[in-house]
Amino acid sequence: MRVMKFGGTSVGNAEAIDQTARILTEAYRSGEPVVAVVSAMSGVTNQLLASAAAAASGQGDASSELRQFLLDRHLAVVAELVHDLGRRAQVTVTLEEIASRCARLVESVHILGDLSPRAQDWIVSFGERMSSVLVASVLQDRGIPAVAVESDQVIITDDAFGNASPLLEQTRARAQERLGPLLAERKLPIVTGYFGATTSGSVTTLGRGGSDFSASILGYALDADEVWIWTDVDGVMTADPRLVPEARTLPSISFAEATELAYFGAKVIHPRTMQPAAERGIPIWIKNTFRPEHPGTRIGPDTTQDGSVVKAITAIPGVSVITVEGSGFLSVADVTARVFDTVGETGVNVYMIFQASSQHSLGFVVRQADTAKVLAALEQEFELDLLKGRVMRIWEDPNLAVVAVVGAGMRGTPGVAGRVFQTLGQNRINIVAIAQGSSELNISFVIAEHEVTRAVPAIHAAFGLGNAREA
Ligand SMILES: Nc1ncnc2c1ncn2[C@@H]1O[C@H](COP(=O)(O)OP(=O)(O)O)[C@@H](O)[C@H]1O
Ligand SMILES: N[C@@H](CC(=O)OP(=O)(O)O)C(=O)O
Repeated sequence: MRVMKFGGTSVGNAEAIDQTARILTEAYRSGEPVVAVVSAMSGVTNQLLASAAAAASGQGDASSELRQFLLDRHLAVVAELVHDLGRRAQVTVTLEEIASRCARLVESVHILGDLSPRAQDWIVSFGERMSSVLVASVLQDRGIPAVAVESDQVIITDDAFGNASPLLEQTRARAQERLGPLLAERKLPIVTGYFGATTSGSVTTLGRGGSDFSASILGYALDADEVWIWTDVDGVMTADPRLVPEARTLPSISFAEATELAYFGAKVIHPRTMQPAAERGIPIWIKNTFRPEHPGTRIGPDTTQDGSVVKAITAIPGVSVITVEGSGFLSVADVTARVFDTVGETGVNVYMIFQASSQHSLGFVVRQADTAKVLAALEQEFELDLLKGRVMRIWEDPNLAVVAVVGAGMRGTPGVAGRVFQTLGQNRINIVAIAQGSSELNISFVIAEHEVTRAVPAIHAAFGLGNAREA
């Protein structure tokens, strides 16, 4: 059996949903069991988050506007793609009910003036709840027995709201119990991506872009032969095509390379997607919804041995370096342990770490959106040390980007770092910091955010990644 995930752009409007429905119809008619996973229509998750935040901050009750926004987006597709009048009336009522439930939650947040991580996860899950009903209805209109399934009934997670982890064995039992009978009856389940629920039933999300992860969790749970991620590019490319137009599609990469690329900013796949699939050796294919004839990229246990040292260049814009500078009265080891314990407790992701031990200073990279939280926690932890001058300063350098050069072939190949830094030098791009002990799969460094548009294409060209090796 196959799990097929369709991202926000693949369900973003009537034209995209028509294409998604064609792909699913063909897959269903092939006779092989298929489970679909859908993301929210593009832009919907962002709107849900913005409305929830606005409601909590007391900027008026935007719940009825949100309800209207959700209905406008989804009913526009119903009008174009659901032709049977009875079905159209029925799906309209269902979508209205879901949008009203969401609006009531946002209204409660407004009344409380508080948005807990738990409430936020519940609210953002409504984008996928609506898109799965919509896609199922379009398929039913084409004679396919599709059934919308809400993933809080299927994927069981811990309670790390906003970035939950699946409890794989419990999910396996639940998925087989819920989805097995549907597949046995030759139904096509359209499962909501992005969220699950704790054992006690609280809705949890798997992190932004987490529908890819949902697909791989279900692949694991259902012993899928393959997981297909349908998106708006031909596959994993040598760089983000928005930054490097001559980027080419990689025919195959390893689970480890894909994880590294995703972790360092290749938005095409969520970094945690590879873990459940790799555990069972299930290949993941990245395919273009709008060009299904292109073979795409295969992510599997092995990589293509095409002799290339560097596979791809990625970037994470919008990061800051936070530096903690000690005076020498505290041992470096002590400061390091306290810094990372404190940051660890905030739950914020640290992308890179560097240390200049002679100056007793320690730097690390976090997303700019997380810096206020991290700085507040550090200032509290080091309050006394700052007062007594044992820690001299804690500060933030904003508007930076992490760039990573990734490829399994650089393991043991000398001169890769030299070529990267020489290229930056030739282009007069200043390097703010270099990661200590980069993994054997990547070399990562920090530059000014505005230099990304020059740095990534320059390194891409220096390694000849745009050459005609197109799959
Ligand atoms: N190395 C890369 N290869 C392919 N796409 C990339 C890469 N890096 C970034 N991207 C971006 O990822 C986008 C697809 O991810 P996303 O927008 O999350 O899709 P979806 O809505 O299908 O989940 C592409 O449009 C592309 O701009
Ligand atoms: N809708 C969620 C989950 C997701 O995976 O979306 P997409 O497949 O469009 O990246 C998000 O925006 O984060």
